[in-house]
Formats: sequence, C-alpha cells, structure tokens
Amino acid sequence: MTALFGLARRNWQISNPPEVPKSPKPLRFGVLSAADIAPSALIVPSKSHPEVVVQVIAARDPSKAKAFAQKHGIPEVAATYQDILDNQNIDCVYIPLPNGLHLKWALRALEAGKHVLLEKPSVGNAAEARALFRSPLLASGGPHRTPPVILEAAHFVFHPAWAAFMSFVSPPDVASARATLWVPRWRLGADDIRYRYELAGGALMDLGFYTATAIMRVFGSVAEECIECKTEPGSMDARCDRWFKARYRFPGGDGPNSERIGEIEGDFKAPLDRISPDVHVVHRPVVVTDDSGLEADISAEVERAGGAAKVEVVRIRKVKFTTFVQPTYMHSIEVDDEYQMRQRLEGPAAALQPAVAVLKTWRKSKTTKAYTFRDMGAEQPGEPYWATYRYQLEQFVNRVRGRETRQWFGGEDSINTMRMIDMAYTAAKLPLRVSEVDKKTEEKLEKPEQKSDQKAAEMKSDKKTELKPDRRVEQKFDKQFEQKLDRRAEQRT
Ligand SMILES: NC(=O)C1=CN([C@@H]2O[C@H](COP(=O)(O)OP(=O)(O)OC[C@H]3O[C@@H](n4cnc5c(N)ncnc54)[C@H](OP(=O)(O)O)[C@@H]3O)[C@@H](O)[C@H]2O)C=CC1
Ligand SMILES: O=C1OC[C@@H](O)[C@H](O)[C@H]1O
Repeated sequence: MTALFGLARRNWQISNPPEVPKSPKPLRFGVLSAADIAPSALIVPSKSHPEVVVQVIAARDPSKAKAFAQKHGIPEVAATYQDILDNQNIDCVYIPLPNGLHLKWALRALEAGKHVLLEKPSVGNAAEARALFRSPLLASGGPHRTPPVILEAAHFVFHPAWAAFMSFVSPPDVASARATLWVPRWRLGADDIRYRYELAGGALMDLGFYTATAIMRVFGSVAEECIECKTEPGSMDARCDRWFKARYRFPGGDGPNSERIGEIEGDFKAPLDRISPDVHVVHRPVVVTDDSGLEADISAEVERAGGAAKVEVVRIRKVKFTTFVQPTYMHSIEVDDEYQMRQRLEGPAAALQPAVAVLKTWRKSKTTKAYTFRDMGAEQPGEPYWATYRYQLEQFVNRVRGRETRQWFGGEDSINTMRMIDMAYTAAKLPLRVSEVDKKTEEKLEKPEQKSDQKAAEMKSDKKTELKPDRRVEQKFDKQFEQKLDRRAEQRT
C-alpha cells in the first residue's frame, strides 16, 4: 500500500514538481518551436531548477506560440526562431524541431553564441554529426565570450537508474546485449514528423538513437559493423522505416565462435504486450576471486581434488534493465549471477571442448532500482520525481556554469550514435537521412558515409571509439555503488 502511494505520488510530481525561487542571474532559455516534447523535456523540469528560466518561445505560427506561452507561463513570444537567437538576453536555446532541422538551427545558435540543448537524434547522419560536434565554433565560441556548450538530449543516461544499471555491467566482458524500444500503435499520427524522410524521420533515427546509445555504453565502444538490419516501411514513404531490427558486431571478440553481438529493435506501431523498453546484457564467464566465501570454497575443492587440480570459480552475469528510457515512472534492474566452480582439464582430457569440468554451480540474484543518487549512496542532487530530463538539465547547467558534470553525453558520443544509425541504414539498403542546411553550411559538409569500405577505413583510423574520461569516472562510481549494494544484500541475509 505504502509502495503504491509512493508510486502515485512520484508519478504525479513528475509533471507537477514543487516550484523553486529563481537565483538572481538564472540562465534564460529560448525554445525553438511549440513542440509536443518541450513541456516534458524542458518547461516542467525548469520549474524545480533555481538557475533556469524559460524566457521566450517562437513558433512558425505566432498565434500558436502565444497560446503555448500562455499555457506554460512563458513570459515572451518571439516572432521567429531567428529572433530568439538574436536576443542578447537569451543564454541557451532548446531545439525540439524535426530531426532534419536540428543541424541548421544548432549551427545558427552556436554562431549566435548560445548554449544548445538539442533534441535527439542530433542530426541526419554521421558526417553531419562530425560537422556539428567538431565545429570550430565549439572551441572558440566564435566572436562571443565563452565557448558554447552543446548537448544532444540523451536524457536517459543522466538518470541514476542508468548509473545503477551500469554498475552491474563490465563493458569489456559483455558477450551480448539487446535493447528494445516500442511506441504503442495508437500514439503517432499517420503524418507524424517521424514518418517523413525529408525531415530525417525513421524508427532507426528515433528509437534507434536510444537503443544504439544503450548498447554502445554497454559494450564500451561503437560497433565495428552492422551485420544485418531488417526494416519495415511506414505508410508515408518507403525510405522511412516504421520497424527495425539490427545486429552489430562489437570489437573485442575472440573469433567467429565468441563474437560480441549487440541487437537493437524498435517499432512505431507496437502491440500492447510490447511497451516496456528493456536492455538485456549477458557477460562471458569471468573468473572471480573476490566474492566473500569463494576463496574458501576454491581451497576446499582443490584439497578434495588432491591439491593438483586447477580449480577456479567463474561468474556468468545477466543483467536486465526494464524501462530504461523513462525510469522515473517505474523501473527495475535484475541481476542474475550464475557461478560455476570449474576444474581445468589437463593431459589428454584437455583436448576436449570445453577443456573444463564443472564441479558445482549456484546462483545469486537481486533486483534493485535507483530513483535518486542517494539511493546509490552517492552525494548528488536529485529527487524521486526528477524525470530523466530534470537530471539532464542539472548537468547541462553545471557544464554551462563551468562546474563539474558527473554524467555527460559528449559530442563524440553523438557522432558515434549517428555512425551506428548510418551503419544500420546502409545494411538495410536504405538511404541515409540528410538535413536541410543553408548554402553556406552545405559547402562545409563532407559527403555522408554510404559505402561500408569507407566506414571500415574510417573506423580503423578513428581513435574516438574508446571511452571518454567522463565514462571512466562513471564506471569507477558505478563500481562503488555495486560494492555498496552487495554489502547491503549481505547484511540482509
Ligand atoms: N527527448 C525525448 O524524450 C523526445 C524527443 N523528441 C525529439 O524532439 C523533436 C520533436 O519531436 P515532437 O515534439 O514529437 O514533434 P512535434 O511535431 O510536436 O514538434 C516539432 C515542432 O517543429 C516545428 N517545425 C518546424 N518546421 C517544421 C516542419 N517543416 N514540419 C513540421 N514541424 C516543423 C513545429 O513547430 P512550430 O511550433 O514552430 O509550428 C513543431 O511544433 C524530434 O527531434 C524528436 O526526436 C520527441 C519526443 C520525445
Ligand atoms: O524520444 C522519444 O522517446 C520515445 C518515443 O516514445 C518517441 O517516439 C521518441 O521521439
């Protein structure tokens, strides 16, 4: 009963957070368009952030902008998107335009010296992502004071549940992973922006952004290759996928029998039984020595086997994160560890496959969740009703203010996600999406990668696949959380 009350209260507060007084010099945001997502992703989260004021909105139709401003308590309406960029009182812009317009408006915003919170997927393809996220404007800040910050709204990676989930994942040891995301069949209209190729629509762009990002974090790198991608078209344009299923090979496998395979699937018209976005991870067997009690068991087995045998304990870990995209509403992280005490065979027996005899198996399972960083025993602001977007806003503001950011989604992350999406479209024999850009920008853009040999060459020379420093911090932090949970579980038993 108490749990149900807590759930109902949290879910109500997500959309109705307590409002806080604003600091003397808050960051003033402008919103480019009256998009459906703007209230959840910025306007509501801003209410509980003392340093954020949503100051101005513009829409193509001024009466729509006015009505939107009235409904959401936005004090100013600008006549055009450009007027927001030209407004010297505005520090940051939020861009929730259709995908195909992200590049143009993000570049214009950076040129105007604004910090940019950009909706996902960042742009149309990886070449465009490189043009945006490696733009000289980000290094210099152009003619303006400080270099601007740009963040693609990968909101789910900012939530503590993601950090909690990752604390159970060891990227180099991941053997396989699968991420899925569904949109219920009634949600999108037939003419939704997601079905329009000219606006860089497609399920891989939209749902593939989340699922590809999730498996990249799980494997700790971008994939080497998309082995296969199946799609089904939407009814508006055959180039715009409504459903996809893609399989990738990740680096670090040991040959054909132990490849590291990641799979993603998404559907804009999912049936009712497919509504929860999940990530499933399976690790390869890893020798463990540090779980309490295991050492003693190993010594006893060795003794029983006459002292000569090579005995070791391996752990095969499976982790399932349910509702990884919107964990604030409800989520669960299930960890299932199978332990095997193995004896490595020697002499002629070693020629057998596998060259080990399993002496004993046992399991340890636990289910956990984290709505705040406090739930993980970490000192970081947050409340159970903070949506992923609110956690994201916290870090965005920290970065703009020059403070430490504990979670981040960097430009190279955005580029790598677009590479994953490009690889999948290429494998599906569908054209890459191309953004609408100004003539000036078009000249600077390289051609999108279409050919797989071009991609392979690039991957070999691209050193950007390894983890960024931010991720290493996150993993250290994750490890501490895992140890803490283990201690708590031990105390309970
Ligand atoms: N982070 C998240 O959880 C989510 C992110 N998104 C992302 O946000 C973006 C917007 O999605 P969503 O809010 O669902 O979309 P909407 O269709 O509701 O909003 C898009 C806005 O773009 C404006 N627009 C400008 N030019 C065009 C054009 N040529 N055709 C259509 N619209 C145009 C319209 O603005 P105007 O008001 O000026 O008429 C419209 O309000 C997408 O990139 C999507 O991937 C979407 C949902 C969830
Ligand atoms: O970003 C999004 O969130 C999940 C989906 O429901 C939606 O289509 C998408 O745009």
